[in-house]
This record gives sequence, structure tokens and C-alpha cells, in this order.
Amino acid sequence: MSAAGGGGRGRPAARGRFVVLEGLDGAGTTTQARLLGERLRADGRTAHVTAEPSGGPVGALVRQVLTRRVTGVAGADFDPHALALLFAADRRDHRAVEIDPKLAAGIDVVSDRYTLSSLAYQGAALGEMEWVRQVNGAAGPPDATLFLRVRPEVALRRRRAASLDREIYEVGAFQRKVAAEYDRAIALLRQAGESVIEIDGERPVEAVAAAVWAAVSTL
Ligand SMILES: Nc1ncnc2c1ncn2[C@@H]1O[C@H](COP(=O)(O)OP(=O)(O)OP(=O)(O)O)[C@@H](O)[C@H]1O
Ligand SMILES: Cc1cn([C@H]2C[C@H](O)[C@@H](COP(=O)(O)O)O2)c(=O)[nH]c1=O
Repeated sequence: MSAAGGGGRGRPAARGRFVVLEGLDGAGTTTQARLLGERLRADGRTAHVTAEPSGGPVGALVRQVLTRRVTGVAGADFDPHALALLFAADRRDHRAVEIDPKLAAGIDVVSDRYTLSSLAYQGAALGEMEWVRQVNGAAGPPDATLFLRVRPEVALRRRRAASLDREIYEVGAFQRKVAAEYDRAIALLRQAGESVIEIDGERPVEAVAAAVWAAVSTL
């Protein structure tokens, strides 16, 4: 990744690089995003670690839907197409208001999830991955996506061991469907010329972090 920071003597700062961590619930995306930010800073770069749903107003509403604190009209489940549009609106806001200004300032940005999550999760929920891709078109691609490959049963075991809150998508059968949609979505993004790097996420945390760093160092 390009060294971030001021260009000196009036030269513009080199643009930061935008790297995304992706995977099933329990794959380790939050852990690896945090560790990658720490490694980038230890390497002398300026790094900003973020996540989706974002900390913005739409992301907050999405999180409330995911944890069932907000339901749909008359207490029904929130409409899945509407939820897909909320994820896309949060992504556009997140990219325009938080990510792009930092990249322009030469700061590397690491996000725990981005568009590929919508293709996989809303693709599995709706069966309409092309529509999901279209509604997310305004956000633009990252410089690279690092996909942590973890079998659904391993990911679920980790979440249960950590007794992490059960959100609406954290159900075994649905996670197996999401895993299959991830493979379809990765092929789609690669056909479009996007960089998606697969990493074995079932190894110990430190080994996965080393593989993440090796992948990022090639960018
Ligand atoms: N490589 C690993 N080996 C074993 N356990 C791991 C590994 N990576 C993460 N974990 C553990 O699995 C649990 C989930 O990790 P983490 O929160 O990073 O996953 P996640 O993909 O962000 O999950 P979610 O998307 O549901 O938040 C945590 O308890 C974490 O310590
Ligand atoms: C960005 C994004 C996320 N999701 C799903 C994936 C997870 O189940 C939750 C986020 O939970 P996390 O523990 O903070 O990773 O939301 C989704 O369905 N679509 C998306 O675009």
C-alpha cells in the first residue's frame, strides 16, 4: 500500500488505499480489520478502521433492524428489499462522507464489510443479486477485498463460543446460503475486474493476520 501522509513541498498527498474485510458472521472480519489497522500504523502509515453498517444515521437504523429493536409496519418483519436499500444508502453515505475524504487525505481505510456483504447476504435473502448490485452502484469499488474463508459450522461455533448477540442473519441454514452466495458474488466482482483475495480464515488469529498483511503488502 502506498505510504500515506503529506506530499511535502506542496505536492498532494498520495491517495490512501481502501481495503475491505469480508466473510460470514464469525469469520473474523472485525478481529482482522482491527489487527490490520494496528499493523498499518506500526508500519508508519496513517490508517482509519471502519465498518458497515456504519456509525452514520442510516447505519444506526440498520443496526436496530438487525437486532430487532426496530420492526416493520405494524410490528411485522422489516421488508427485505427495503433493508437492502438501507444498506445501500448507508454505504453511499459512508463512502462519500467518511471514506473518500480520508483516502483523499492520504489515509488508508480498512472497512469491516462493504458491498460484497450486500451481494452475499441480500442476495441470499432476496434471490436478486443483480438488483442488489445495481442499487449499490453509487458507492464504487474498494481497492481490494480480502475474503476470510471459514466454513459456516466453524464460524457459527466461534460466535456461540463468544456468546455474541444473535442478529437476524445469524442462523445456521441462512449462513450456509450466504456462503454459497459469497462464491457467486466473488466470481461476479472478479469478472468486473475487482480484486478479491481469498484467505484461509480457519487458521489461528495470528496466522490469518500474517496472511492478510502479506496480501495487503502486494497492493
Ligand atoms: N482465526 C480465529 N480463530 C479462532 N477464533 C477466532 C479467529 N478469528 C476470530 N475469532 C473469534 O471468533 C469470534 C468472532 O470474531 P469476529 O467478531 O472478529 O468475527 P466477525 O466476522 O466480525 O463476526 P460478526 O460479523 O458476527 O461480528 C470472536 O470471539 C473472535 O475472538
Ligand atoms: C454490510 C452488510 C452487513 N450485512 C449483515 C452481515 C451481518 O450479519 C450483519 C452485520 O453484523 P456485524 O456483526 O457488524 O458484521 O449485517 C448485510 O446483510 N448486508 C450488508 O451490506
